[in-house]
Amino acid sequence: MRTLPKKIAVMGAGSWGTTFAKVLADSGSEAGREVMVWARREEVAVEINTRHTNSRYLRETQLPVNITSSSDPREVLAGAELVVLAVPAQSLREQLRSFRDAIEPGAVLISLMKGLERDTDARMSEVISAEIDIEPERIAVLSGPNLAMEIARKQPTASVVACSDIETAAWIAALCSTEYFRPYTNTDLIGVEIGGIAKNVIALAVGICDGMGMGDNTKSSIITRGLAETTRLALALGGKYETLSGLAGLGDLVATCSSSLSRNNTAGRLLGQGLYLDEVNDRMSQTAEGIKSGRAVLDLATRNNVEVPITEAVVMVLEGTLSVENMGARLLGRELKSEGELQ
Ligand SMILES: NC(=O)c1ccc[n+]([C@@H]2O[C@H](COP(=O)([O-])OP(=O)(O)OC[C@H]3O[C@@H](n4cnc5c(N)ncnc54)[C@H](O)[C@@H]3O)[C@@H](O)[C@H]2O)c1
Ligand SMILES: O=P(O)(O)OC[C@H](O)CO
Repeated sequence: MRTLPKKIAVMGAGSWGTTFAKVLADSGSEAGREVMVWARREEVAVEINTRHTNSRYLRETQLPVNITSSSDPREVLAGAELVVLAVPAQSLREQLRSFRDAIEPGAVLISLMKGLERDTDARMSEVISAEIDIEPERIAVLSGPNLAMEIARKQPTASVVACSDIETAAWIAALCSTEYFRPYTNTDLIGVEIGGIAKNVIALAVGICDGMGMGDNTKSSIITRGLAETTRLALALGGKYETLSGLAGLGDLVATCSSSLSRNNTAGRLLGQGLYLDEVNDRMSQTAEGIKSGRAVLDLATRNNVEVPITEAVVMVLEGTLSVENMGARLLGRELKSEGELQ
């Protein structure tokens, strides 16, 4: 069993990176733990170190004293036994190439990201194992109903740490357990990752319904059938049914689809109100992974002969081949089938 680390590196100073750094710092404050955050921009590192910031988000997060920051990845990674990856999914591969020489031998890497890489359709854990010389037991994933702002405000939240090695998952869970954050362990990396990726696309669909003024029946139908197609995809890839009915599946889907804090839900709402994708992207200051990952989810499902009609409709809207007005007719006009069919 690993001992508790003195230093943890968090690579990415966006909403979730800084908030999860706070969780780790709060969890390890009595043990004298140092949490160091890598910020891509030097001015963000300075804002974190001085706590002088115009960012409402960073002010609300109230970073504990044992968090520091640097824009130099070598400084951040030196001596860190746990490396937390919290950059946009499409940038992970490139970032790992700039980090890898500085990652300590034996360090455990955990992905906080909920995206699929475009063109390769790779999950983040697959990108990590392709880019870093690392055993599967040192790759983990964190996912669940984890809207960063709520956690920054210390509102009670549960989550899932997944790793093929249950002891490593338990080690990480112990490192991020606080009075407001409760991590469960799981060995089903595939199910946990697919739940987190697919729910962003389903949240776009629910947001579209919201933007078009649809009611709760419509949104509940999308959420439930969205879970059905996510479960089909996860099972086809080797994930477990129970994972998708847990926090990283149903839990995250419900949180993301029902919250105005969700960037994916917000982006969908803007599409439903009639904005073009370019206009939506211009309005989003943070990462809405579903916009970039939707096509990859659809391609992955198609290659595995899995039907994902809601994802397909969202991708068509994103790519401009289906209007939001015609989305409902397309989904409701499909051949009737039994609810219990998983394939
Ligand atoms: N915010 C949340 O509530 C939340 C919760 C759970 C999971 N996540 C996931 O965590 C990941 C990160 O999300 P976030 O909310 O922290 O995003 P964000 O947009 O707030 O921040 C992303 C960070 O990555 C940095 N970055 C590094 N390389 C980059 C590049 N090439 N292009 C753009 N930015 C780059 C940015 O500077 C920024 O600090 C996403 O996959 C998201 O789905 C977010
Ligand atoms: O803001 P979103 O849509 O990226 O969702 C944030 C988290 O993934 C919710 O669990």
